[in-house]
Amino acid sequence: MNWLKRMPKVDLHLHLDGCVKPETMLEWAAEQGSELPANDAAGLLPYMTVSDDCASLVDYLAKFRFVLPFLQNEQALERSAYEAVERAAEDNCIYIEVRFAPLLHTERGLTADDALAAVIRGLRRGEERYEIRARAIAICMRHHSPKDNLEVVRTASRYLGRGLVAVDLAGDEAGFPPQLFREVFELAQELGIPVTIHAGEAGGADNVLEAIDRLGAVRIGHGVRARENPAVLERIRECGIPLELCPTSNIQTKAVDGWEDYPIRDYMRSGIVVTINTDNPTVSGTSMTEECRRLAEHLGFGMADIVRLMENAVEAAFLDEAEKAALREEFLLRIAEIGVPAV
Ligand SMILES: O=c1[nH]cnc2c1ncn2[C@@H]1O[C@H](CO)[C@@H](O)[C@H]1O
Ligand SMILES: [Zn+2]
Repeated sequence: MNWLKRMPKVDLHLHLDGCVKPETMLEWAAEQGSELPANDAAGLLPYMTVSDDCASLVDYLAKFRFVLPFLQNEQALERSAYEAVERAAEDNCIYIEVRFAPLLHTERGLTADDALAAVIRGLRRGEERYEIRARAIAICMRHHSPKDNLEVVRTASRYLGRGLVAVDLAGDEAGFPPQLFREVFELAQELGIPVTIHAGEAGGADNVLEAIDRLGAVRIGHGVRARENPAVLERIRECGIPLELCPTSNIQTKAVDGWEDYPIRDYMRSGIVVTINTDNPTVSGTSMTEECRRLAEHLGFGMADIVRLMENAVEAAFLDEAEKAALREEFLLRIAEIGVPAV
């Protein structure tokens, strides 16, 4: 399965605070003189990664509380963005979109603008060092007020085309339905910022429909529960809206029952554009290679299937046409180098 590691990959759904390395946490704690529950990376990992008994999305989201106190200054944000790029490049990703919620990083005086600027600096530094492109997505959190989220969208608009490519909505989907965010994403649409929305993960198919019809989503994060309504699936197919599937994360949050139950094959067969992604490499204990390997192991995905998923991701990237053409060309070059045919 060495070809999986060498395959050029694209991760469109990757949370910054979900991929902090335990080694980095140890360094930050030492610098700040703060206590951690373990003194080495292996000991720390269980505090950062969900276990098999994770019961729900809310349970999964609780893991983020452990890292967020350390992501409250520009250096930490810049470094974690750089390391996200580094980690992806070492896994042979050629393009990533790194998402984070600026307002989760303003507990100690940073503004949303400072946070976004720091993350984009880190991504740029990673791009200079490695053969990879990296862009940012700003997240509005479901538990934040409309006023705060409008501010996130305004801040994002200042960085559109300057490192940022889209806005998103994340957090507790079951507790905060998408209807609450119409005004926020109306502004995003007015400002011309592409929108992706986490929907159909801890909520049903109606949330996916609302995300597309009212929030202006042109991509959907997860969407695994869209299958609960065939009419919604048909809508996704007809609009060509790519789904950012994150199989391991979806199994952990109990959005699906397990690999046997994972709808990716059905979606692909019915003509829906699907991509696979990591969501949170540290929290979910995964990587792009690992997601591909698990699809091969559990669902019999072969080389052509994986190439198709990556080609879908290249086409679904929030890049302008010239940048996308360059990415496409690079993808083809890289698969030719390792002797994998295009599909
Ligand atoms: O799969 C997910 N669904 C919903 N929210 C998520 C998911 N993964 C992470 N976050 C939320 O997004 C915030 C910013 O990155 C994280 O702190 C976490 O609360
Ligand atoms: Zn996510």
